[in-house]
Amino acid sequence: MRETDFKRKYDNSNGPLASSLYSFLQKIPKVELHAHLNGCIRPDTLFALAEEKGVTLSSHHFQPAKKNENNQNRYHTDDEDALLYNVQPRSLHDCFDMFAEIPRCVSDVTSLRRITFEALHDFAAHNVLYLELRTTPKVLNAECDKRQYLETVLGVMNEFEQSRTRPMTCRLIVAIDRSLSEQEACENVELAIDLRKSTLYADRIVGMDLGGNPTRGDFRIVRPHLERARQAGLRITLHCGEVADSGAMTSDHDDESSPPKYSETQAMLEFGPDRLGHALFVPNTLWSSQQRHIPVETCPMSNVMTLELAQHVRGHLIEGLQQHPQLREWLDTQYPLAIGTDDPGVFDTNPTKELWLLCRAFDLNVSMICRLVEQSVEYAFCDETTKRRLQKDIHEQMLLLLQSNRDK
Ligand SMILES: CNc1ncnc2c1ncn2[C@@H]1O[C@H](COP(=O)(O)O)[C@@H](O)[C@H]1O
Repeated sequence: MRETDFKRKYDNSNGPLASSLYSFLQKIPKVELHAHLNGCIRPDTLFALAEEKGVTLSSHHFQPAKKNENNQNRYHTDDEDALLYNVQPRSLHDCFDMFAEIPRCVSDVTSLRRITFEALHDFAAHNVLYLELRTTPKVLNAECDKRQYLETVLGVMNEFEQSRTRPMTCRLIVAIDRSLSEQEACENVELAIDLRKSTLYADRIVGMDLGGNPTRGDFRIVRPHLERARQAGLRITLHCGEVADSGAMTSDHDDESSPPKYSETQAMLEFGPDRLGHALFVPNTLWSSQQRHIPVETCPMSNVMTLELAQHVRGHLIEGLQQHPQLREWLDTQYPLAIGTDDPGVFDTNPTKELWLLCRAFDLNVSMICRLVEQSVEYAFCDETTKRRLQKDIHEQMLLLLQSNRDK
C-alpha cells in the first residue's frame, strides 16, 4: 500500500475507521522516554490502596471519568468515541494537588512494588520495547529509605525483564523535585552515582531529571548537583518552559537601571541538557542554533490538560491539541521529538492514545508516526549497543506490520 493509500485508510478523522487506526497504533513497537512512576498509578490501584490504608482522597480529583454530555452526539459515535474527550479537572494546579496525594497511598515497599509492576505491565501491553521510567526517591517509612526505594524499583525492573519472553528493556532516571530542598537534590544525585557503582545497577540507571511544580524552586540551586551527575556519566533531562519563563526568582523589573532579567529557560538551555521535557514556552529568540537540536520529550495529553487547551473546546482532545503552542511547528520542521505519556494514571492516557491523538490532530499518516517513533530511539539514554539492537527490532517489527496491512 502506498503512503497516500495508508493516509486514506487511516486518517478518516470522524469515521468508523478511527478504531482501525487505534488498533494499528497499539501494535506498533514504541519507545517511552518520559513517564513518572507515581503518575502511572492505575486509578483502581489508587482507590484500593487508599481504602487499605484509610486515606481519604479529594473527591474533586479522584473520580471516574465523565463524558462531556453536551457534545456526545457532535461527533461520529464509534468505539473510539470515549477517547475523544477528557473533561476531568487536570490543570497544572490540579495535577500537583494529585501528586501530593498519591504518595499517601504508595507508602510502603509492597505498594511501591505493586505500582512499579503495574506500570511496566501497562507499557508492555502497548508494545513499548524500551522504557525510561523516572521517579523521585522517597523515604516511605522506617524500613524504606531513599536507597531502598530505588532498589525496590530497580529490583522490579530486573524481575520484569527476566520474566518476559520478549523483554521490554527498562531503564531508570532518578528525579529531583524542584520544589524540595537543595539537600534533597544533592542526596538524589549522590544516591544515583553510588548505586551505579554496583554491577547490578550500572546499566540500569541512565540519567537524572529535574521536575516537580514548575512554579516553585530555582534551577540555579540544583545546577551544581546536576553538573556533578553529568561528570559522573549520567545523562540529564530537564523539565523546561512548562510555564512561561518558569522560576520563582524571575525579576519583575525591566528598566535599564535594574539588572537583566534572569531567564530560567535560558539558563537551562545554556546548561546543555541531553533532552528537554515539554519545552512549551521557549521563545525562538532564546535558542542558539546549537540548542535547537536538543531533543524534546513531548507529552500531548498532559500538555492539553495542564494548559487547559481542551476547556475552550468542550473537552474535545483533538481540537485541544490543535491549539498546542509548539507541536505543529515541531512536526512541520521535523524537530527531534520523543512522544511520552508523562502521567498515564493522572491524565487517563497510554502510549497508543498519545500517538492516536497526534495522528488525528495533525493529520499524520501511519508511516510518519512510525518514523517519529523509530527516530526517538536515538534520544534514549542507554548505551549504543542497546540502541542499535532496539533500532533493528523496532524497524523489523514496523516493516512486518506495514506489510501485513498491505496484504489485507
Ligand atoms: C505534569 N507535568 C509534570 N511536570 C513536572 N513534574 C512532573 C509532572 N508530572 C509528574 N511530575 C513529577 O513526578 C512526580 C510523580 O512521580 P514520582 O513520585 O517522581 O514517581 C510528581 O510529584 C512531580 O514531581
